[in-house]
Amino acid sequence: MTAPALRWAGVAKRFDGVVALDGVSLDVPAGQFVALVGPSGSGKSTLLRTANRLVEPESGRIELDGADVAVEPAPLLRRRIGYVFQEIGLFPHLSVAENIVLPARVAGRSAPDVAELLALVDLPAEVAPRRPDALSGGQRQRVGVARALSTGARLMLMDEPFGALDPVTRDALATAVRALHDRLGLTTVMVTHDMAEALLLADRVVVLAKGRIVADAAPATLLAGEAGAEAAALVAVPRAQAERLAAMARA
Ligand SMILES: Nc1ncnc2c1ncn2[C@@H]1O[C@H](COP(=O)(O)OP(=O)(O)OP(=O)(O)O)[C@@H](O)[C@H]1O
Repeated sequence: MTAPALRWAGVAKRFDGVVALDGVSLDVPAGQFVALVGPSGSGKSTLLRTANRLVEPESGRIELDGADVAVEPAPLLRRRIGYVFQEIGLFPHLSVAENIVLPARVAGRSAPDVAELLALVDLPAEVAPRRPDALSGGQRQRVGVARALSTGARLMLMDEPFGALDPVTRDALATAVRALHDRLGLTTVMVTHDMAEALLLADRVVVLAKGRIVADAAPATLLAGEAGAEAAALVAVPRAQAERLAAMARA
């Protein structure tokens, strides 16, 4: 059996005595798209950030492709892990192209093909010389995804990547990210507050509460109400909204 792409084993973390992660164990097989959901403060971002060592756990172990992530220098590790987050962190004084090649340049590697990366995220080559502030929010997020892919990373960590976007742009970009995941054979772990998005995009939805995993199931299982009370409560919201909209359409 091959090692899971990503494994958290008994990972715990406190901040000033506040428990953020309370012994989380989770195996993510290569190729899977996992959504991490749960209430605010449940530990989603902290869990994600222990994988690329933006947060160091106080106990437990995280493995990438079977190797402990704590062994390798963090900058080397991060070249193998794409990271996309809401604020995106593009450098405003650099062009789109310069932003995209930056991780490879910092790593001392040959520059990636910017046109090819832009095409992957459905952006026209014309945006390459522009500064980020000359793009829409959705376009900037696409540049963030292109940058995350620029070092050839096979693992994508996404923290509310579509959080700041309008619903139409959000839906389009989410669909594009899922298609990219499938096309490139990536492994993706995405934090989202949006249960409907999690159910529609992911192969598997992991629900956190108070630093623990309280549900871990396929979307259909969650929708069937077979993944426990916490998960059922989260699913109830998009379900009720869908039912109200359907009722309005019938009226
Ligand atoms: N750098 C930090 N310093 C102090 N406390 C932190 C820090 N990062 C997270 N925490 C605390 O750890 C807990 C988990 O936070 P985390 O950001 O992982 O939750 P989350 O589920 O991602 O929340 P949200 O959905 O609001 O983003 C919270 O109580 C939070 O206040």
